[in-house]
Amino acid sequence: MTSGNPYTLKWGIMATGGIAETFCKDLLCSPAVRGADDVRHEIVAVASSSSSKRAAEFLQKINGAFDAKTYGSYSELVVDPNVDIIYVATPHSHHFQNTMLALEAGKHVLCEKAFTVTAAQARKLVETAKAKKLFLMEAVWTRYFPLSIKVRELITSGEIGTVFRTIGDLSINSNAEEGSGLSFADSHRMVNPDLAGGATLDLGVYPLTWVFQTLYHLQPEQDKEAPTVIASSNKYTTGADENTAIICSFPGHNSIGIASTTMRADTDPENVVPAVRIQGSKGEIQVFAPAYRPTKYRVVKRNGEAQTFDVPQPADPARNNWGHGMFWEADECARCLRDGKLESATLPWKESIVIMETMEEALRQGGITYPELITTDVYDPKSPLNTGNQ
Ligand SMILES: NC(=O)C1=CN([C@@H]2O[C@H](COP(=O)(O)OP(=O)(O)OC[C@H]3O[C@@H](n4cnc5c(N)ncnc54)[C@H](OP(=O)(O)O)[C@@H]3O)[C@@H](O)[C@H]2O)C=CC1
Ligand SMILES: O=C1OC[C@@H](O)[C@H](O)[C@H]1O
Repeated sequence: MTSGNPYTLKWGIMATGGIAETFCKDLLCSPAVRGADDVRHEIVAVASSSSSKRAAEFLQKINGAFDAKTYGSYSELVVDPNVDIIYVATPHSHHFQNTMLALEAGKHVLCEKAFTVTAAQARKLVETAKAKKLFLMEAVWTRYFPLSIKVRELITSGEIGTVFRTIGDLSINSNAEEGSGLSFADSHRMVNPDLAGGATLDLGVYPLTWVFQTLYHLQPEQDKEAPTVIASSNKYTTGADENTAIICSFPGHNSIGIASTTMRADTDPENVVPAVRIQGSKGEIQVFAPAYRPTKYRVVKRNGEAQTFDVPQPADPARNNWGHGMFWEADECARCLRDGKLESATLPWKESIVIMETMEEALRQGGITYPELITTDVYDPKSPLNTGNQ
């Protein structure tokens, strides 16, 4: 918090789909509503790979500034001199090429999850950001919630003793009303291998986030230990994974993480069973669904004493009571840039890479493969993933 002028971060939005809309509406919420007076956000440009008309319609939909620029290509957006940072909101398949496009143009980047399709792509993005002295962050918004920060503090302060195990699930019952298929069209990004579809990359990254932020992130820097991974998947008819279970062992720390995801069942249709359990020698912390946007946790002591805590998301009355929780990660970007940091300490580059390595290994064991166009780690500014000509 500060009483001086807030630091203003000027955003360029790459893509106009569902999450871009949600994120932008959060950017436009007043920071005061969440008690932030040190940073603020402006959306100065929006690009759609389909047309500038679509970008203009998007700007209207989010009730953005009338003078924001609207572009019909991603390549125009990344050279806009007024833009500080690009928010990459395309499907996972596109993240590597689109983020490279922005970094090569000298822009800082916040890239949606899953960071990339392969670990090599993640490493290349990090190398590029480092070489060009640019800020880069994977948009795992959940990590920046006050609830996540509190859970990490409780672990660090020894509230539940030594943590031995974290179990997390993010599952969404997406069965079609009729037949044995899922409700997504085969072309939808959730199940389409050409768009890096599948449960692991889209949903599994969240239970893994809980495994990592409780078991890996809090390990002391000098003995950070990446997990050994055992995983199994079932394939959907498209070839993408419809469910996956991942066991992450940290033998040097005597801890184990279990992350699961399926598109065939809900984590808990009644939301009475926790989505995440962080278990220690003196008790456990339970986090309630959905694992990506939790607003309730419970601390249960070994003697059975328990307390539940509600952590509602702030909403902006001046923006139709909007507030989704993505503004916390945007604030992190602003603070890092203000303070001259290239990476966020809450989700350092190395950790994003280890998470990508974990998912890559899980997918390998599950026999899930993706096409060369989206797995290559050779940057091509003219890739159809950058030009929109696929
Ligand atoms: N953090 C979170 O809570 C969430 C994150 N996500 C992540 O955000 C990303 C986008 O998801 P979402 O917004 O739901 O997806 P959408 O399908 O709604 O939007 C994706 C956008 O990407 C652009 N795009 C470019 N090429 C393609 C292509 N070949 N096929 C489809 N879209 C293309 C399009 O915008 P245009 O035409 O303007 O270029 C499109 O609108 C994913 O990586 C996903 O994992 C998604 C949901 C929630
Ligand atoms: O990030 C996400 O969180 C919510 C899910 O419904 C969505 O599929 C996923 O992309």
